[in-house]
Amino acid sequence: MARGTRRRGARPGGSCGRPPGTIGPVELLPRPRREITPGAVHVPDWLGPEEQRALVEACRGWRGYRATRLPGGGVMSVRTVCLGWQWLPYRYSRTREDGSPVQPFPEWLADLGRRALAEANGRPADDYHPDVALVNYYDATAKMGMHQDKDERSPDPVVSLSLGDSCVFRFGNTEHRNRPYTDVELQSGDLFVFGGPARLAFHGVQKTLPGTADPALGLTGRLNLTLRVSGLAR
Ligand SMILES: O=C(O)CCC(=O)C(=O)O
Ligand SMILES: [Fe+2]
Repeated sequence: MARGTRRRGARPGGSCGRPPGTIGPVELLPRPRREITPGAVHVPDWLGPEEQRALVEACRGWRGYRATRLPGGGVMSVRTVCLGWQWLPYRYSRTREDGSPVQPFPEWLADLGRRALAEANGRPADDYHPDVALVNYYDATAKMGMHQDKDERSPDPVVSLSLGDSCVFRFGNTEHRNRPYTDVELQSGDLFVFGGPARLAFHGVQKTLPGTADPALGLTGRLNLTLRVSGLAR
């Protein structure tokens, strides 16, 4: 069976008490690539199992996942590590909150970002040079409120890669946090790109779907990487 035609963890044929050999309608639902709004593209199953595993390993290697404190006194429920530049709400800094240096943004990740953007846009993306990544870890209860990614000074697209548990990703409009929006299930290996007229759209993670990750990935919870172009000079 081709990748993406059934849910992670679902057995081909005969789960949920159905007779062997029958496949439930949920497992058969195809997940086609889809433009959610102009400039926002969801590409299901873009990363295969091996690439997902390698990216999870890379995420394990980065040190210092922390819950970000917001100026209003709140603390985010996701734990984040930044590469290239440190995102401090609401700006980018060369150093982390404790003054320590930010881990470098690796060239292989920029290459992956160019490949991702080329896939989403259907044309080469050689002029895309992401220099920031926010790597977010979601445990079973973490979520992220509706927000815009607007601390970058470049209009270049955001490339988002998801690993592990699925989530309900809400993608909205550029005006406000409310409707119209579309809820998209992001699964492990999915690519989501937002650029052009969708670059400043509000978006957020309503919830994760604990236990939906393929156990073979060896990840409890969800990781999301967003690659961005800071527009800042080093
Ligand atoms: O986890 C996600 O899918 C989205 C993350 C996000 O919006 C962000 O880091 O700004
Ligand atoms: Fe965001």
